[in-house]
Amino acid sequence: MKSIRIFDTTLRDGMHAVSHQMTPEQMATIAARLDAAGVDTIEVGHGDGVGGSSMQYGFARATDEEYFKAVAKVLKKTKFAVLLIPGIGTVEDLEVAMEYGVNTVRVATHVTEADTGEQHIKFAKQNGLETIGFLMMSHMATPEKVVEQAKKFESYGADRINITDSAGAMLPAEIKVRIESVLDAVSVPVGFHAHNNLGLAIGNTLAAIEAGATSVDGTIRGLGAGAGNAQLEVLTAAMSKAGYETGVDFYKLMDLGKDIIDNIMDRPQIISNDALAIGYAGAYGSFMLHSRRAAEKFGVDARDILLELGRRKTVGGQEDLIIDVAIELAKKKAAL
Ligand SMILES: CC[C@H](O)CC(=O)C(=O)O
Ligand SMILES: [Mn+2]
Repeated sequence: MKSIRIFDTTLRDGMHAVSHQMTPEQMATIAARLDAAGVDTIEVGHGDGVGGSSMQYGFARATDEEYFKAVAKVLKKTKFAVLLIPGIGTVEDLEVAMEYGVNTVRVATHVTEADTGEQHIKFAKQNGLETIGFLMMSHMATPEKVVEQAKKFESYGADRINITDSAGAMLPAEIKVRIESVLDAVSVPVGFHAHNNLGLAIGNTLAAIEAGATSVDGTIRGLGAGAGNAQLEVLTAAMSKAGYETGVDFYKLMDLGKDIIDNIMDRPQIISNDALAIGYAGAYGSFMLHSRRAAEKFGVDARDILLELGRRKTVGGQEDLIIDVAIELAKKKAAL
């Protein structure tokens, strides 16, 4: 049986879906149950990673340190990870995380900008952390470009490369070619992170595994940016049927969904019209709630904002453009 490593990102990507408002106590409860269910690694913190709590990305309910402290107390076997987007998070933020026992970092860059992660990867490696290069918005680059960027991560010392479908915009064949091409070119393992904007998160994740990915991400109830991530209890059940070993008790994941996650969700994690617009346009998953708010404020359709953001090939960190686009659309509407 092929063994696949599970990364749960409920306590990081899931934060986008609740406007980063989980409490440290909720995080501790969820982390303890993920640990008891046998999840290999959990990623914790603001949706935009360490240092993300800000006016631009949304203030979290608590500080990074408060979340790390709460989660560190309950973990027994599960590895403790953070996401670091260079420019949002810094090496200093990572040092703080390490004080609380964080032992894995995923350094996340736009798919064409792996070089912005060089110092962070080197720092993490020098300090004994497992270090993963996480290529966001992988649909925006050709397989050749993805390979070039993955090789850069590997040259800085990354232990693993993650292909990330941030916008939930890719079809299974697009995932497969990227993963196979990267695996042909690097000697480190490859993982995959899905979003469900086109309803393909589980299928795409299975396609990624078939293409050779040995780690996959998911969240309980699919809680995450846009239409959410691959729903972990569903994914692990499907993986079990497909003959993959995850080490996870998916009954325990289902119970966690029913007992805790259902009660903290702001809204059902469905493929809403706005989420579908993200997948269709290839816009950034975490732009959804920001676009909804801007649409309401300026009296325009959030889907139009998201389609325009996709057309402009906007990337994470350009949240301020959402307002610009909303104002432009409102002006055009007024001129009609
Ligand atoms: C804003 C960071 C983003 O949520 C990272 C991630 O999970 C993705 O690109 O899908
Ligand atoms: Mn994500």
